[in-house]
Amino acid sequence: MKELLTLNNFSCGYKNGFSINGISFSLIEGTFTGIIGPNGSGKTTLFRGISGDLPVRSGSVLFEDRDLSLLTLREKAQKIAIVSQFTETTHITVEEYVLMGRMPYRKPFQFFDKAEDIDIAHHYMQLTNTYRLRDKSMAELSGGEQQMASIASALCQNPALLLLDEPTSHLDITHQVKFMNLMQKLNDELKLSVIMIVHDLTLAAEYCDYLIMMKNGRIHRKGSPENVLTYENIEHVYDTVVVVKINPVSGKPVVFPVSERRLRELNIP
Ligand SMILES: Nc1ncnc2c1ncn2[C@@H]1O[C@H](COP(=O)(O)OP(=O)(O)OP(=O)(O)O)[C@@H](O)[C@H]1O
Repeated sequence: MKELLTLNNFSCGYKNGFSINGISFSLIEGTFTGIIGPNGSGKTTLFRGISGDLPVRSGSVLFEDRDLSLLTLREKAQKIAIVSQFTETTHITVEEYVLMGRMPYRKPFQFFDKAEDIDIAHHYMQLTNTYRLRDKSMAELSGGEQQMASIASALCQNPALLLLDEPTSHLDITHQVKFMNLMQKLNDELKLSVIMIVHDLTLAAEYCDYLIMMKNGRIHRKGSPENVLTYENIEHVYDTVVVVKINPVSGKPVVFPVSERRLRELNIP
């Protein structure tokens, strides 16, 4: 099995501000990885470091054994697709927006979409249930629909690695599960590697093979959901009392919050 992405003692950050430091991990092709950690712990900063949006301060990011900073923009866009949190206000149609994902494959002076590009865009729109919205303006869609359209556009890049920044934040439980099942399907069938920032620890445990738990700009723990999502780790990183049980069907950890009132009633400090 091939190593897809390797970070060695990587650091990056903002001018005179927050930085992430000493980040090291290695992902095998086809891994479904979750990045977890409290607000402000550096998850998005890590994504911006991996994508090359923030310059490397020290260490390295290797993609298929090549220094990522040496790849051209076009090469990078054919390897890595990023879906960030956003509220799209552009007035282009969903179909036009999704087709923009084919840009890295356009030839110089190619002004029209090829039939092959349109077929690929329709395929991913159908998979993400956005085909029915194809003639609508992006600005008219709900937050969840926009998220699905941006995933369709990212998939059109035909990437080896998909970076998703809280993709389920606008989705209800049905759509969260549908979305995670779709990612799992793409991961199984296309061997698409996924790195996803997830706030819902139970969802992360259920779907991810590997978890990276951030605290104050550093990795606190990394490994399987069973090893990372212990109540000790969660309480330490999130400073919140939780109960962790095992899902009787999947065998994965499930994280339950406990209210302060209940803790007082039980005399738990
Ligand atoms: N453009 C920026 N310039 C300076 N500081 C920033 C910038 N963006 C984020 N930060 C700071 O970096 C820190 C880490 O932010 P980051 O977005 O990486 O956290 P996060 O773990 O993704 O948080 P959340 O779960 O709330 O999305 C925060 O303290 C934030 O204020």
